[in-house]
Amino acid sequence: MVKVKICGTTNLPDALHAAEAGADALGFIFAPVSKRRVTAQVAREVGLSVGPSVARVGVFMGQPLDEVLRTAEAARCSAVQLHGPLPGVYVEAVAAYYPVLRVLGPEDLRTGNVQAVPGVTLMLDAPQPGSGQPLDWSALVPHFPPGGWLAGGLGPENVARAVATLRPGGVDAVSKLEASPGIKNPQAVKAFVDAVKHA
Ligand SMILES: O=C(O)c1ccccc1NCC(=O)[C@H](O)[C@H](O)COP(=O)(O)O
Repeated sequence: MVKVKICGTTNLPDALHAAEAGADALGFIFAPVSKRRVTAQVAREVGLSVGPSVARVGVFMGQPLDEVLRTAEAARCSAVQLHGPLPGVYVEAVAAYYPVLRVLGPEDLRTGNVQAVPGVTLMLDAPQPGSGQPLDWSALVPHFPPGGWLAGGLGPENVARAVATLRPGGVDAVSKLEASPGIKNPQAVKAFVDAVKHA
C-alpha cells in the first residue's frame, strides 16, 4: 500500500481531518523559507493530539545539524525530512536518531548522486519544494529508486497516474491540498488520500 504524507500541517483541525481521511504521516515544516513554517511547540501539540498511528515528520532545509536534532526532539517528531545539498555525514548523523526522508531532485538521480544509507528513504521532489511543480514521471522511470517516495505537484487529479507510472513507496503533497498557504482544503485532502489508496 502506498503511504501518504500530508505536508505543511499548521493546525489541529487540519491534522485531525487528514488523519481521519487516512493519511499515514503529517509534515511539519521548520524550514525558515517556508510560508507554512511552524514552531516546535505547535508541531508537538498538533502532532501528539492526532495519536501514535500517524507519523510526525519534521521538514528541514539547510539548517545546522544541532538545530535539526534539537527541533525534532522538541517537536517530538517520529521522522525527519531533509532538503537541500547536504554532506553524507550530516544525513547519517540525523539517521542515527530518526528515520530520514532524504529529498533529491531528478538531476541527482540522473547523475547517480545517490548513496544508500541505512534508515534513509529517498524522496524525489521538484527543485523548489512546496511550489506545486510536477516532475516528468516518465523520465524518472529508469532511475527511480525502489521504495522511493514521490512529491512535486501531486494532487487528487494526478496522483493516481503518478503512482501507476513510478510505483513509489509513498507520496507527499502540499500546494494542491490547500485553500491558502498553510490552510488545508479538506475536500482536496480527502480526495488525495482516496486516490492514492485506490491507485
Ligand atoms: O512546502 C514548503 O513550503 C516547503 C518549504 C521548504 C522546504 C520544504 C517544503 N515543503 C516540503 C514538502 O514535503 C512538500 O510537500 C513537497 O515539497 C511537495 O510540495 P508540492 O509540490 O507543493 O506538493
